Amino acid sequence: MNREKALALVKEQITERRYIHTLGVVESAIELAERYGADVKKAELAAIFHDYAKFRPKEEMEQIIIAEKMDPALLEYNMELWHAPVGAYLVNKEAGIQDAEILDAIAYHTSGRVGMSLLDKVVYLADYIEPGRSFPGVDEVRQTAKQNLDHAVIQALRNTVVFLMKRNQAIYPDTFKTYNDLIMNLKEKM
Ligand SMILES: Nc1ncnc2c1ncn2[C@@H]1O[C@H](COP(=O)(O)OP(=O)(O)O)[C@@H](O)[C@H]1O
Repeated sequence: MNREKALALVKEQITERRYIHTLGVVESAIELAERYGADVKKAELAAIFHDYAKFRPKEEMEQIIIAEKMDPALLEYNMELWHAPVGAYLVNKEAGIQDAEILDAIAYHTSGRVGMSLLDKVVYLADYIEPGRSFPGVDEVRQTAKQNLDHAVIQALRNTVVFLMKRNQAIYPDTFKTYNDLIMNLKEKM
């Protein structure tokens, strides 16, 4: 699918503000893909579609998580997590995207996963550092993203966990597992 068609499909699904965020993620994902040798076209499409399900009703997302036998633990944690796996499902069903690497990058863009692919990391990080983001620590991650992809993903994961902990929120364990996986497999010291 070309960029224009994909953007038109996404625009119908999300708010103007979220669409501007999406364009930022696309820009960052292309830059990261070029820098780290990921498939630029796949990174672009995954970024365009990453928030496709962001505004779906809670009940619809719940029903899809159950019917499609996604991780039932998702239902016990922050519903902000749901749009990622549900988005991958809907992008396949409604937009006809069949590429498993693109669908995985969408599915894991919020939680991460053990064994993140290069494309998963590019989209995860692009969502975190896109130019519209302004949360504390983002500039440090932007700098790291110019040097080492894994180090930057680890920083973003850590910031997210700390952010949630400071707000007394429960943390979906896959994010911890992702952090451990990347830390234990680091080739260069941070
Ligand atoms: N492991 C986790 N456990 C619980 N909530 C999480 C976890 N990871 C992310 N979140 C929540 O999901 C929210 C949305 O994340 P994300 O999809 O990356 O951002 P956005 O939707 O703004 O692009 C985060 O702000 C955070 O509150």
